[in-house]
Amino acid sequence: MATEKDNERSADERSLITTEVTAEATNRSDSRTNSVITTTDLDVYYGDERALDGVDIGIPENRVTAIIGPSGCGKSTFLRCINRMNDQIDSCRVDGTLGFHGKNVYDDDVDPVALRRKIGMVFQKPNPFPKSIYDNVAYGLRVQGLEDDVDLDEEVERALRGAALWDEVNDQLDSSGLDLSGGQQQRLCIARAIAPDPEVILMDEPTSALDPVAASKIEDLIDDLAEEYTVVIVTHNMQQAARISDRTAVFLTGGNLVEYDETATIFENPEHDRVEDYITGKFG
Ligand SMILES: Nc1ncnc2c1ncn2[C@@H]1O[C@H](COP(=O)(O)OP(=O)(O)OP(=O)(O)O)[C@@H](O)[C@H]1O
Repeated sequence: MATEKDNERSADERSLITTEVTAEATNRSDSRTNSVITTTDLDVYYGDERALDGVDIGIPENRVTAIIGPSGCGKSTFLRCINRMNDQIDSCRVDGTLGFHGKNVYDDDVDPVALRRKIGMVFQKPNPFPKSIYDNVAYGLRVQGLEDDVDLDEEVERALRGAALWDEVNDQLDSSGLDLSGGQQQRLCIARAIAPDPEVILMDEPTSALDPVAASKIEDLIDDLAEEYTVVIVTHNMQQAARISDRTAVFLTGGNLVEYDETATIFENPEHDRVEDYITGKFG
């Protein structure tokens, strides 16, 4: 539905928005699924500095949700809150609630290690351990104490297949993960993240350190992963957000979630001027 602001916008302005970044419909066009992660009035502080300010969001299951916004607006902070990676930062404090299937992950009875089994993470820079390809993938299962409960060989193969890496490495599983190319290393990290069979995969700029071909493979992979997992991805690349995500959340300075909607709406008909300015490159 056209907003009042939209009606005031000139045709030229509207075409600028749609030609700068056009959202491609994913094959998961209906985003009305259950929210797997829900935040209510989520504030995050580092010491006295507020990095997130009253964030309310519901992240749909088995969809790709992109988090975009200018540098320092709190994207990584938000991502790290979801599986309590922020616990490792002494000065960090979280207020409000962050529900995973309705359970506040900051309740005292939540075990962060168990939480991270359900909510895995992939970082900007591929960070395989200096171990064999096999052991990199098996690590996630071993650290969760699952080694004796599963057929490790089978699970390693399943994870490497899931990360679209099996065909390239199945004859060198004992080689070091560090000997792979950057793109392969990142897919190895994705295999490590999916090995414990999480529900959610958090990705913090997973392609920004890769060349365009390797980045494109990861984008294709993310599309496949969304069939089985809920993916939340921080990206500086708006074309990427438009290409691969179903929903997009726009954070702006001050840790405010300014707009959150279907990706097509964010890129083609955003409600807020500041969001339009950001996605058309007027700032950020
Ligand atoms: N470990 C930390 N200690 C103190 N302040 C931090 C820490 N991490 C982030 N901040 C501050 O919190 C705010 C949000 O940072 P964050 O890294 O979440 O933003 P971002 O949007 O992911 O930025 P970028 O796009 O540059 O990665 C910034 O002001 C940053 O300086």
